[in-house]
Amino acid sequence: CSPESALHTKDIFHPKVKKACQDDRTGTVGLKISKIIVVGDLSVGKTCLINRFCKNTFDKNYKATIGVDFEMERFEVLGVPFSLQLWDTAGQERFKCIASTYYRGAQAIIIVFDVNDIESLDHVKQWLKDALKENDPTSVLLFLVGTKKDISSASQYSLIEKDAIQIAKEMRAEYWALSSLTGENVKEFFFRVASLTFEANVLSELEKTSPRKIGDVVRINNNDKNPYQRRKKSRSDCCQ
Ligand SMILES: Nc1nc2c(ncn2[C@@H]2O[C@H](COP(=O)(O)OP(=O)(O)OP(=O)(O)O)[C@@H](O)[C@H]2O)c(=O)[nH]1
Ligand SMILES: [Mg+2]
Repeated sequence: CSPESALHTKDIFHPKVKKACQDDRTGTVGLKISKIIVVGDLSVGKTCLINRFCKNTFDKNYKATIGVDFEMERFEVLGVPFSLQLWDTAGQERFKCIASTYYRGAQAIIIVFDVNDIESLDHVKQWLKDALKENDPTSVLLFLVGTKKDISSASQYSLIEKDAIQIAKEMRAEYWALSSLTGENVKEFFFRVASLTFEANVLSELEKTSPRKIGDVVRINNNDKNPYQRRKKSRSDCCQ
């Protein structure tokens, strides 16, 4: 994204996050995952964007997403394995009802519009409003993404870019423009999403495990050493 549309301007990870990763105390036992939902008008290019990044493919024929699709992409951030769960939702009105049931629990919302279609930009605030009904507006990260940059002339694009940056600011989203056909900016965008969600994820885990208050009860016994073993044991007890 351009500097004026970047919401987060620091170019290094939060020192607390860096230190936690170095010390191998990022908070989660097992896999670290963030859920990302992708919303926006029909045919703006949500599925193509995910397919370009996850499968490096592009289909010029439109096949509407019915309800939702799902892709998982693995990363390694600061030496820690991290996955993004990408939920590709349907833009068609008749499938919106099914799609919206998957909005809950997102750590980031990607709102997509087509840079050649001003109407799709006019609708982004409504998409955001719907997605925020199911999520915590204070903690979710927002991205506004303009697609199909390859078919926009420079002069046409600069006109819509002004509006898009303004809207992104009002929504407190970071604005990116890209092309799934050429691949321009696609990788950079998802790396950005992964970095920012990873950082937010670790920070919130650190907050949860931050110094305990006086009066908190911490019970430690030998059986608590291995949570997996404990779970296995109690399960087999239950089945006997
Ligand atoms: N030229 C160009 N065409 C694109 C680009 N991205 C998507 N398209 C085309 O736009 C059409 C719609 O793309 P999809 O990714 O299926 O759109 P969608 O947003 O997933 O649509 P719904 O699933 O109905 O919500 C297809 O014909 C794509 O080939 C792009 O970056 N450049
Ligand atoms: Mg789709």
